[in-house]
Amino acid sequence: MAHKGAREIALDVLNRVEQHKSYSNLELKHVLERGELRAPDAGLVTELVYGTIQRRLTLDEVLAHFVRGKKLQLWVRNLLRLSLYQIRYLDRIPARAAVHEAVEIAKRRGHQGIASMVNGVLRNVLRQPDVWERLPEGDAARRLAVEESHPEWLVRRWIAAYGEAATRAICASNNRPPHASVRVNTLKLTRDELLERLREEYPDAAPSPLSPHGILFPGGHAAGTRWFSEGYFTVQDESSMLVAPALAVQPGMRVLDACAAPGGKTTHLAELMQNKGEIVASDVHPHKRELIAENADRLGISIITPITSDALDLPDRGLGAFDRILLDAPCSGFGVIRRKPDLKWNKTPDDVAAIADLQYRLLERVAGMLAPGGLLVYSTCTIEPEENQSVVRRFVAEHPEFALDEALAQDLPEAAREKLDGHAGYVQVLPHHFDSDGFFIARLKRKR
Ligand SMILES: C[S@@+](CC[C@H](N)C(=O)[O-])C[C@H]1O[C@@H](n2cnc3c(N)ncnc32)[C@H](O)[C@@H]1O
Repeated sequence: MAHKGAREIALDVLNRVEQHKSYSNLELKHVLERGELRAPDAGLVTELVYGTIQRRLTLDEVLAHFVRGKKLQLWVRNLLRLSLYQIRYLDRIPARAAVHEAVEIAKRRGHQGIASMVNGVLRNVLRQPDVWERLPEGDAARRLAVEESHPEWLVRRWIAAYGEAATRAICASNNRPPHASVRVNTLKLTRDELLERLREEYPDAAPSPLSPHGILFPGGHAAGTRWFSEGYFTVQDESSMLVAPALAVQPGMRVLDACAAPGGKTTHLAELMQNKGEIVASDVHPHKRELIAENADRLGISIITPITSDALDLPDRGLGAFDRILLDAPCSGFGVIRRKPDLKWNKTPDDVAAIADLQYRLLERVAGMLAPGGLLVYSTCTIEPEENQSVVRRFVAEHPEFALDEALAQDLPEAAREKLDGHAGYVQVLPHHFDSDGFFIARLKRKR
């Protein structure tokens, strides 16, 4: 069998994601781990898969002009999407090359008729470049949805919550590639010391403007470096680095991390506690316990006890009271669309309502384990008010022994403090604020 090129492999991944409703990052990992691709091809496959999923609605809108009424097989539609993506968004690939490849793939997989149709559609698009600029019909939300390729229902919700300009900025930011960042392990060295070492090989490494523990790590596979193996850092998004400091931990405290795997924030807490005290790190999935343990080992942390439990059952496990509790809740993930573009297409308003309901129940259950005077941080990587502000506001309304803690501001870096809502008990970082993940962080205090 002929060796498959990057485009055909990308097409296989796109087809599988759609047929099996699977996650593109997992399907990609599968393909890349087979090790059949050279690094540049692996990069191209990744870009084609994420880009095509990212821009799906815009691509389909343009496609609709040229295939009016024709029923396309799934693989043919994906081949056309993939090719349009290259034509529109990848400057380094000449349009003619994209068309030629598509026609060859169509011949191999289908028959001459399909190849001619693919050729015709793509050449028509090339002949009418202004088709990309034609505004879709409809109101502002519909147009924004098509132009920035986001589901209309989501765009409508964001416009209601944040206004049109911010929504446009959120969507545009979601369409930009994420940048890599790492968090220094302060048990081993300072950020400046790590920066100095990294710059020997990565001269563009730079301090994060958002987190004092963060370093921007451009153009490299951070987890593949020797510094990672030696435990000098954790790969983590900059917004995510704001969560552990929001708990204002001290060495010697008892801390519960109720949804902990793979331990990104648990290990940050341990570093802030100077590896003194006790952290119970729980997650519902048994196989994830090992991930937390491995990360702790690699970083030289000894105070973390990983356990497996549904957070709803934690109060029944006789764990006692905690000085600090982190509930980094499962969520819709709409703050990390740039990393997982399928999320925006797969989730529905009902999913948001269901997860918000679970989040509230999780919060109610774990909050009961907080010692009087203690602090609880509720965080998510989403920007849906229903999963964020609504959850914590309802919680304090129904539990007068808890209050949103305005002193949170003191434990946020200056850049994040500027994004504090009128109410200082929580902060919603949006993806375009710092070109980092969208994150919500609320701090609750249990009255004495
Ligand atoms: C946002 S992730 C946590 C990320 C983690 N805090 C970190 O920084 O690395 C949410 C986690 O909650 C876990 N989870 C989902 N439902 C849960 C439940 N009912 N009880 C406990 N853990 C749950 C998932 O397995 C997932 O690992």
